[in-house]
Amino acid sequence: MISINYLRKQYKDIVVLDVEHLEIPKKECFGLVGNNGAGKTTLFRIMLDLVRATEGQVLLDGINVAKNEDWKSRVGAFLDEHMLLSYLTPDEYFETLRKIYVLSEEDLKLHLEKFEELFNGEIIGKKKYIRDLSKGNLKKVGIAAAMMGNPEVVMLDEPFENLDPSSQVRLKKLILQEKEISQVTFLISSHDLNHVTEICDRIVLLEKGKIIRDLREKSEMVEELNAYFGT
Ligand SMILES: Nc1ncnc2c1ncn2[C@@H]1O[C@H](COP(=O)(O)OP(=O)(O)OP(=O)(O)O)[C@@H](O)[C@H]1O
Repeated sequence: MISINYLRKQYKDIVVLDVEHLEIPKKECFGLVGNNGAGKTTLFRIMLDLVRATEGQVLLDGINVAKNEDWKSRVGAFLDEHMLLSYLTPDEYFETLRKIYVLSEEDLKLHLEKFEELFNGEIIGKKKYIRDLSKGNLKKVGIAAAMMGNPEVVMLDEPFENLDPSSQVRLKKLILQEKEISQVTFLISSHDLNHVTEICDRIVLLEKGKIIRDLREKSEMVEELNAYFGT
């Protein structure tokens, strides 16, 4: 379970995140939505200890992520391309991660097989550097990397952005499958209201850093979000 308590992030005198309390139980598919600048990425970055909060804490099963490293092997994330090693090919990158996560070659093969449909013959064995991949293919590499090593929690920032329509459908299927089989807790930020309401059990809406809705019913999610965004 992830617990967030009195979390505040301030840049100079501007408060960009102000979350009093948020609990994300295990196995939940948690969606995070909000307009540009609402604080979604900031929240994910603080949860991954990439940015330090001004006040408050994020606990993963009681572990304060800013004070202890033990959570790191249990969390996978892809926020942006800076998280990749762009001078490697995808094959080299996955092989590097395989060694870091101490997986067998067979484990890696099985993992990548799950992504075969999503990769659509464009990623593996192509000898193209990650830095030369299209934005969509780069995202696919990042998502596959985030799910490596059997993480309990996977955080994805805008996973559907830049994916072609068939890839978006394939990714949704993959997330739902993974959620069922591996019981992963997914945290997904997205501007795509249709996708996020379809796959998430719960959606939190951020406005100027504050949680203004916490939606759990599908019909309520669709209605409230369409009303809020005017879609
Ligand atoms: N290093 C920084 N210095 C100053 N302000 C920052 C910094 N990083 C983020 N911010 C501000 O924090 C606010 C929240 O940004 P964040 O990227 O978390 O929003 P977001 O909800 O992810 O937006 P988007 O949908 O556009 O990706 C924005 O106003 C942004 O300008």
